[in-house]
Amino acid sequence: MENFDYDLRSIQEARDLARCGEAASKAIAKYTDEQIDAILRSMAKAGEEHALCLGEMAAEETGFGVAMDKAYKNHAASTLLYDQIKGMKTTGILSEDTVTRTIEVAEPVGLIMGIVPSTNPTSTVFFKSMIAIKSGNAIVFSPHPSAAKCTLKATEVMRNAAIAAGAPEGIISCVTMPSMGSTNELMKCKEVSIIIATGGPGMVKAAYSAGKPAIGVGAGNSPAYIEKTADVKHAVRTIMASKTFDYGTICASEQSIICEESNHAEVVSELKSQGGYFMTKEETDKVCNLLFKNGHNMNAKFVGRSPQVIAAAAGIQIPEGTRVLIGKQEGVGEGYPLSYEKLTTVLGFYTVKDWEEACGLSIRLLQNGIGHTMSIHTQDRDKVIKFAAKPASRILVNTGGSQGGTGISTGLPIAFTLGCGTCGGSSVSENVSPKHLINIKTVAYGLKDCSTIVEDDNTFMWKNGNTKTSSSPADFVSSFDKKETTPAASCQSGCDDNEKLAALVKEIVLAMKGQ
Ligand SMILES: CC(=O)SCCNC(=O)CCNC(=O)[C@H](O)C(C)(C)COP(=O)(O)OP(=O)(O)OC[C@H]1O[C@@H](n2cnc3c(N)ncnc32)[C@H](O)[C@@H]1OP(=O)(O)O
Repeated sequence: MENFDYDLRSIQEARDLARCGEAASKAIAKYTDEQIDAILRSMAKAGEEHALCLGEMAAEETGFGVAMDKAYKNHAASTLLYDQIKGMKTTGILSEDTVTRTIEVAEPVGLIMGIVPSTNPTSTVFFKSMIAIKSGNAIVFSPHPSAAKCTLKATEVMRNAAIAAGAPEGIISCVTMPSMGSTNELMKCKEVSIIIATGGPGMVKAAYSAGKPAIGVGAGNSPAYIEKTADVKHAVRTIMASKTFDYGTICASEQSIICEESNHAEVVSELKSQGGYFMTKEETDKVCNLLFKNGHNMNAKFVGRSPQVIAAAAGIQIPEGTRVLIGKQEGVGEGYPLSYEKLTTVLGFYTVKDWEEACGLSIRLLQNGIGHTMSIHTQDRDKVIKFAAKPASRILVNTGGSQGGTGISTGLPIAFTLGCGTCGGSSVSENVSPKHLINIKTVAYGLKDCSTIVEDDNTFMWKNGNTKTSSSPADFVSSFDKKETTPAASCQSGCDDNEKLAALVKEIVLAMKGQ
């Protein structure tokens, strides 16, 4: 009875938040670029000020990761993200092409629902709030039950800063009583226009099944290939920095290393000198028994943990200063548990003869995290291009997966929701950014005069099914294509120069904003 009452109240709360969020989305859609920028600046500042305390809160509540690294993720999702998106055009006229005579006009999508994972419970709130506001939308969050407090606090930080800078009430909110009932209610309610789902596969699938547009992410299983021309020291340094960052909770982090016979000794020695511990077969088995449950599903108890915690639980001795546990693997799939995603400080390790074998192995490893991310360390551009054909949406070169995939160390958009393409079950293959949260309307002027087409013999025969004509449908289509708009016809469209065209579009934008 108590549970039933909780569920009912949580569903009611979700409905109320959706209603307020929808009203806020209508209000913010009328804001100018300057108003939006002032709100974003305020949010970025507040995010920076709370980065550390929220990082500490998230690490404590979930038991995942490293507080300082979570603080850095909060900094990336506020200050770094703001610097990257501030100049982006996301409202009003986006572009104008005087040759095709088309004009793209942005329209906010409305109210967004953000599903937040337990692995990045505060940075994801910063990230999604910032991109939602940048594109003129409102957002309502559904927190992961094991990270509800810190997600709620992160939402409050963003909301208070947004409202202080002039955003409408209800612009950023979060359910305070998480339940499957409230999450389902938000996913299905009419007020929500789109869902951005970051989290476990079950939740992402539920979002895609809600009957409305959704942007979801797939699981990762990123291999890092250290090719024979690579600078091994640098490659190992970036892999270690990535794998130890927040104890490996970022879904683009490396899950296995592939080296070649020719650089095997150097890679092993460099890994050892930088804190990698190579486990024996028995030690690897003991660790794998902890990392997975029901087959290859990650055991949340060992996600985002230090090697010391994992080793102690597995009953194995590791040298002082160990940063990552490494287990050699001979294959992929059944019987090779380290060939699956781990999201913790454990790596699989493979040695291959040459790059062709590395290609095949990368593809097999990526089947367990298809469409996500892989990395290659090499000085050979040709190999990079060959690996660009792998089934991964991000092919990172000479950089770590965590920092590279999220855009911290690469030119990719800074993001904590990484698309995996259709092969990974995602509707996007890019890093999610403000441009995914707008509808783009296209104003298109006529270029060809089709007004006389009914007089045309071909058309007449086409319409009347006259088989006596020698004209084929292809002839008809090509005769149609040849017709060009006369200057007079262009004038009739009410706009014969670019200035008039721009003025007309401005009118459309103002009309959309109700001004
Ligand atoms: C850029 C990036 O790094 S994004 C990273 C995103 N990637 C991930 O989060 C990796 C995928 N995540 C996972 O696989 C898992 O979340 C783990 C392994 C990290 C943690 O696993 P767990 O906490 O055991 O399971 P999981 O996250 O699936 O959910 C636990 C329960 O909470 C429920 N839950 C999760 N989110 C919500 C939500 N928003 N509302 C209500 N319930 C929820 C789940 O349905 C599940 O319920 P159940 O136990 O009744 O089935």
